[in-house]
Amino acid sequence: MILTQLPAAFQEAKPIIETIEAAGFEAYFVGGCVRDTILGKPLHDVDIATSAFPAEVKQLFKRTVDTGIEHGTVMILDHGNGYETTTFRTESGYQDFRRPDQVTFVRSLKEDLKRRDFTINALAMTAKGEVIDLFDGLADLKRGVLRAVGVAEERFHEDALRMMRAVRFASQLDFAIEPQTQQAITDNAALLTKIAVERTRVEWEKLLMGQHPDAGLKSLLTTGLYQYMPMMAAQKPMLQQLLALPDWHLSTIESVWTLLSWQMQLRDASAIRHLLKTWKTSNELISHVTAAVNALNALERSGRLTSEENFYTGLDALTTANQVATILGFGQDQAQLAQSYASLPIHDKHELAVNGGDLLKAKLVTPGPMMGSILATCLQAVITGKVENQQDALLDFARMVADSKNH
Ligand SMILES: Nc1ccn([C@@H]2O[C@H](COP(=O)(O)OP(=O)(O)OP(=O)(O)O)[C@@H](O)[C@H]2O)c(=O)n1
Ligand SMILES: [Mg+2]
Repeated sequence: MILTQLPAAFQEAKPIIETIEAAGFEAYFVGGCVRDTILGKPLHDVDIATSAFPAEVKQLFKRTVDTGIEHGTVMILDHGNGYETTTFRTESGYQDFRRPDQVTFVRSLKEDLKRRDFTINALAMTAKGEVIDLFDGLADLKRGVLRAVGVAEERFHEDALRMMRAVRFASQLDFAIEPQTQQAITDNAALLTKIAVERTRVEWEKLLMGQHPDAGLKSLLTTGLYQYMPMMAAQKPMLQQLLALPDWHLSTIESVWTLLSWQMQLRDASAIRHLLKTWKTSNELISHVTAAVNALNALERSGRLTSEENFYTGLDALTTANQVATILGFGQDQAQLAQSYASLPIHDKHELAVNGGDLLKAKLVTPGPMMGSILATCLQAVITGKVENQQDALLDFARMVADSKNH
């Protein structure tokens, strides 16, 4: 197979391969970029594999960065782009089911391709667009099949994360996992616990954001792999419920975790925090999801949000909540939701037209807890439209509040 219309990213990278070839070595595009091009999907990175050893690659280019030199990867910088270029290698050892004990650089493309995970990821392509297909990856791409290269169990022992990658690709590509590959996942699922949570998380998020999450979820359930994902062992009914939801699509990581929290019945801050801490997400994500789940609670309860709920949720988490609410069948019109948020008198407490200093100057309070309490009442009054966000009006209101608190 020769691909004639190569995407721009390949055109830009072509001179890199040609430079390596001119020095007497082999170099190819490899991995996901070849697979995605044949599928007509957009590319996110272009990876190059070469028979040149890292030191030889570095001699050929002016600007390189040692991004993973010990396993053969050098980044070549060219016209503002960076190309990860990895020397053909074989691996051995894998005592920890995560990474090889030893990497050996070799000069043979075939040796390099045969240690890769799936046939559709073991394709290589020359600078001219000729696809090199040593493991029948093209046929599998065409039929929509995920098949491990060689003996599936060996591939999963080399890196147990590949089992998660299989179910993730099933979701992204709507591919079926070939029976022997699926059996090997079923037999080795427990090895997933050897993998760093962060790596498993990335695959789980990609699965749920895929175009066919039902395909990925089905594979997770049939292989039992879900039992070895953090906090998922007892979640079979939850996963089945997800599967039963009519056609859904999640476009952000925030909505992934909001939907999961909701389906797992985790509705308060500490329960959500426990889930997300276990999965080692960022604190920012925890705040976002907590706000979005709060908004979902309100949407489910009353079909709308109060001004204060709008204010404290913020537009980003509101959007997340509404994406999830739509999947669950109680979504609102997004434009209307954004409009009611936009029409709030203020969007941040720092926009309040009085602050503590103003209250002191007007001799309404002395420093202390009373001041915070009065400011909070002012903020609430502005958000709910009771008082205009205007200093004089707020000082009058604050005086009234202070009086009532003093008596
Ligand atoms: N556990 C892994 C990870 C990667 N690879 C190989 O390295 C390539 C590049 O890996 P990566 O970029 O992580 O995955 P992609 O297949 O490119 O998928 P994505 O679209 O997510 O980048 C893969 O195609 C595959 O050949 C592998 O064999 N085993
Ligand atoms: Mg990739």
